[in-house]
Amino acid sequence: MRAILIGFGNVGRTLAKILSVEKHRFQGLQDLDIRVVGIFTRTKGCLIDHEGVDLASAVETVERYGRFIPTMKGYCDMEAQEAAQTLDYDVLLELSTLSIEREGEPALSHIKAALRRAKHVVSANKGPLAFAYHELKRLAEEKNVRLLFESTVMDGAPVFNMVRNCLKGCSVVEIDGILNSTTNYILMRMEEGATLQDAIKEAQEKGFAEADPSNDVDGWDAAAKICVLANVIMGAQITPREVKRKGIKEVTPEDLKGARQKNKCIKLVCSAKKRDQHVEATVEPTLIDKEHFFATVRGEGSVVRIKTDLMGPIMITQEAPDLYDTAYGVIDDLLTIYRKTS
Ligand SMILES: NC(=O)C1=CN([C@@H]2O[C@H](COP(=O)(O)OP(=O)(O)OC[C@H]3O[C@@H](n4cnc5c(N)ncnc54)[C@H](OP(=O)(O)O)[C@@H]3O)[C@@H](O)[C@H]2O)C=CC1
Ligand SMILES: N[C@@H](CC=O)C(=O)O
Repeated sequence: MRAILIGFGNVGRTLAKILSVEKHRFQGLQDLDIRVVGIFTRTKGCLIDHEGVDLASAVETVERYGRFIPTMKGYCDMEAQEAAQTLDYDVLLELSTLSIEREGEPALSHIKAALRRAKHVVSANKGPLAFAYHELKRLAEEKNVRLLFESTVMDGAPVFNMVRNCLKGCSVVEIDGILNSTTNYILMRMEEGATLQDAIKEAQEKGFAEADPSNDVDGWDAAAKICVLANVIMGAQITPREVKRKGIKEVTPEDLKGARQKNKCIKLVCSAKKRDQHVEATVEPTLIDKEHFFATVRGEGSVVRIKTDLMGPIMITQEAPDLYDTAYGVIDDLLTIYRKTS
């Protein structure tokens, strides 16, 4: 299977390491035969090699020089959009930056270009799914290709896979959870005495903050995730702009201390509920009892609770995820396509 990678940041490089130098460590990946024929970035250059880009060297070079260098095999200058429209490949991996202001663009156009050419798509980028899921789904169905995006919400934890494969007879009526690692981590570190700015810096160093961390702090990443969930598993038609959203900027150390004195804590909770014919979604800092399960989700952990008409509620939780979990979500989708499973 020939793949092109759009984006070679934290997620792209971790994926590349797993598929190259670290592959021998993972028994379940031994049959996965993926040839990456192109890697595209915004400012670090791009590599095209129809025989397969040397992934180990691509990672090492970016980590050493901060970009690809002209002496590398396949070094070139091509925009991701042109690559999606013209290169020979089987699956496009969309791993570029979340964009709210541009409503998922340019990643949305990369995905549309691939689907129109009947190429499979795997996206870790939630923007295009949050803003245009139904259009993309129709396009994928028309072209008889897969559009998969497990890592858009809770990295590799099986949220979409679980609903698709295990809740076939159920209608989802409500979802809630803690879906943004960065803000959950910041709130924990502020409780421990760190400043907002120091906690953001730590989240950036750990690799889970967005390229623009205000997308985390202001609740946009969480809003995008609740939209992807609501649109995909509840059949909603909402975008992040319609989510009633409040970030954590106004949460003070005093608020956190006051909550603790009442045996509570503050979490950025996302929810989506069916109301007659539509779905209402919110993201807001919420006071939670220490006995509530959500209060036990510490640091960069996440949780989602899914209520259905017939079965449930079901909770999926993720403890201390890292970039391997996100890369795993992409790999799981690749395996679904590669092995032609559901
Ligand atoms: N990090 C995480 O824990 C998780 C991330 N995600 C999502 O995965 C995606 C990638 O995240 P992450 O790797 O951390 O992000 P980074 O900011 O580390 O990397 C983003 C990459 O996308 C590239 N890029 C941006 N715009 C374009 C463009 N127009 N054309 C080509 N390349 C482009 C950047 O290039 P350049 O460096 O040149 O700017 C960079 O290589 C994001 O959408 C994020 O929301 C999902 C789950 C978890
Ligand atoms: N910035 C996001 C990364 C994953 O989507 C987060 O903090 O959860």
